[in-house]
Amino acid sequence: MTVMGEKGMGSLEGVILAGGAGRRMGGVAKGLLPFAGAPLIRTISERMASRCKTVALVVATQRQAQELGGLGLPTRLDWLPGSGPLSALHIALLEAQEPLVWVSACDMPFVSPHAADWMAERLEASGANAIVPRVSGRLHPLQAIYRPECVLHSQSCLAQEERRMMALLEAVKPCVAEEEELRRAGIDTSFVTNINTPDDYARIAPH
Ligand SMILES: Nc1nc2c(ncn2[C@@H]2O[C@H](COP(=O)(O)OP(=O)(O)OP(=O)(O)O)[C@@H](O)[C@H]2O)c(=O)[nH]1
Repeated sequence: MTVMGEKGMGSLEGVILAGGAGRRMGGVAKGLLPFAGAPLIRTISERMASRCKTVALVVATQRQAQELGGLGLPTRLDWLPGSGPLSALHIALLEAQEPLVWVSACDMPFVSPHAADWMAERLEASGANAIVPRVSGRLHPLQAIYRPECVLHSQSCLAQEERRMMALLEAVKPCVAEEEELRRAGIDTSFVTNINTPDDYARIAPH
């Protein structure tokens, strides 16, 4: 099997969206929550780095850039500051250096290189411009892979003041990685699990 995202092949670039306000978590920077002995973003970035030439953060404000600066990752600012994940994805696509951009939210501790390999290969075979997993009936556009060409659609959504990730998906028409086929490929679908609330954190974080 050709592993499209294998380090060295230079096809995958990792991007972690980390500019959310984390209101449901009480306004803390979710990416800095301790998880398995390290800040969540470090856990995520290390997993992504096993497949990506670079892993960068996208944040909404200079203050967040400073707050997360200690992690030592290259950091970009949103296209339209604080306009949600679509504007963050837009700048990542606009500045992409590699043919595939692997996007993760900063609150997804089980991000999976195995899932990324599989989705990258499936995306290459499909001819689509993006691949998005669907687990428990829900699409997960913040744990997905996009071609930089999707920037035309993110640009057009933002120009129309459309900020929903689902609007982007409607325009991009991604290939969908269905739960069943992910499982058949031996992939643990917890890679789409995210942490929104203190209850989620208490349930998911290892004790
Ligand atoms: N760069 C950037 N990232 C964002 C923005 N809004 C949300 N995100 C990121 O997108 C992912 C999903 O965000 P949500 O959990 O839906 O929103 P949140 O603001 O983090 O949390 P809530 O305020 O509780 O909704 C997280 O990784 C966020 O950090 C934004 O405006 N800019």
